[in-house]
Amino acid sequence: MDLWWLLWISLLFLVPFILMEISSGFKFHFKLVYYCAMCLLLSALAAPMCLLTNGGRTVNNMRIISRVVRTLKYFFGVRFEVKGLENFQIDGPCVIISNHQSILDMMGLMEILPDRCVQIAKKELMYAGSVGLITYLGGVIYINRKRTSDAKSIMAAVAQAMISDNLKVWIYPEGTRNNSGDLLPFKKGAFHLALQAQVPIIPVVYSSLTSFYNQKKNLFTGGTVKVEILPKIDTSGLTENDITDLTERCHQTMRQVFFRLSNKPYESNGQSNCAQ
Ligand SMILES: CCCCCCCC/C=C\CCCCCCCC(=O)SCCNC(=O)CCNC(=O)[C@H](O)C(C)(C)COP(=O)(O)OP(=O)(O)OC[C@H]1O[C@@H](n2cnc3c(N)ncnc32)[C@H](O)[C@@H]1OP(=O)(O)O
Ligand SMILES: CCCCCCCCCCCCCC(=O)OC[C@@H](O)COP(=O)(O)O
Repeated sequence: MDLWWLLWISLLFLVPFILMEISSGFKFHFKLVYYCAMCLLLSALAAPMCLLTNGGRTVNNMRIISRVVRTLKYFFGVRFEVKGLENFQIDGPCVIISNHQSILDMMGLMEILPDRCVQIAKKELMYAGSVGLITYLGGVIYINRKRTSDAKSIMAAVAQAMISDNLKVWIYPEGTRNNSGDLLPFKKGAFHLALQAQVPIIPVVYSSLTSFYNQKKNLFTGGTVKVEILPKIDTSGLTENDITDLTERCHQTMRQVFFRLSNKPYESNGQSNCAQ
């Protein structure tokens, strides 16, 4: 009787691995679920550490979170080649903007996250189980993308908090994940925030993940991501009238670096890419 049980249980464990061999789609989704499960698990482990160490919601928890998230790359065979870290060596607050390709970006974010840096996230993230809890404890700022007026007032409050609490704020100006192999037009919130707080902008560019992560091709293997932190862009003296130009300038610069890092020929697509 025991032998039969043993056989059935081992067969049960073997099934996913057999399916992964015969179906690339199954393998892709299995690995994605594994990534999400790891995020949920690591969040559940990190939450008590944050509470015991810092007592509650504070940017100081980002030190613990980033240390934990940095271990994720080893489970997924992802390596980061970072250039320009010296550009993060600025005292005081700033707005950091970067391209956003997938939920895997959390590894790239935490790989280089500077001290006292929080992120702007869609409010739905608050409800992602233990990940929602850990983002709350880390001081993440939630916005409702569908209500611009609410988002604007939250960002205005963030501008004050950046100065009073010496915070850096990391924003994904594309406003959504984009694994297309190009950059989406930029939303303007990050640039308004930088002007309102009168702080510099630091663009960060991650190379395309499509060489090892591509939903359309059911591709999810390990790979190298090139990361470049660009020199800061001063906003002192700029006004609201300069927002569109500033947005477009950042978009163009980051797009050129994105194509270079991704070893793709850069074709300026002519029409203005800045947020409509
Ligand atoms: C321990 C292990 C754990 C493992 C798990 C990992 C845990 C890790 C822990 C922690 C890290 C967590 C990290 C999470 C990351 C999540 C990322 C996301 O969720 S990305 C999606 C949300 N982010 C955005 O959407 C930002 C970009 N969007 C903006 O900035 C937009 O501008 C926004 C939302 C503020 C408004 O969006 P609009 O769709 O209305 O677009 P527009 O064209 O930009 O604005 C419309 C008009 O409003 C003006 N406007 C925009 N923002 C303004 C502002 N702040 N003040 C004044 N005017 C503003 C603009 O100038 C424009 O007006 P005119 O067309 O120029 O006349
Ligand atoms: C209880 C449900 C648990 C759900 C599984 C949680 C998986 C956590 C994955 C790590 C956090 C990823 C943060 C992130 O990258 O969110 C996506 C947003 O940037 C943009 O969203 P969208 O592209 O506009 O949908």
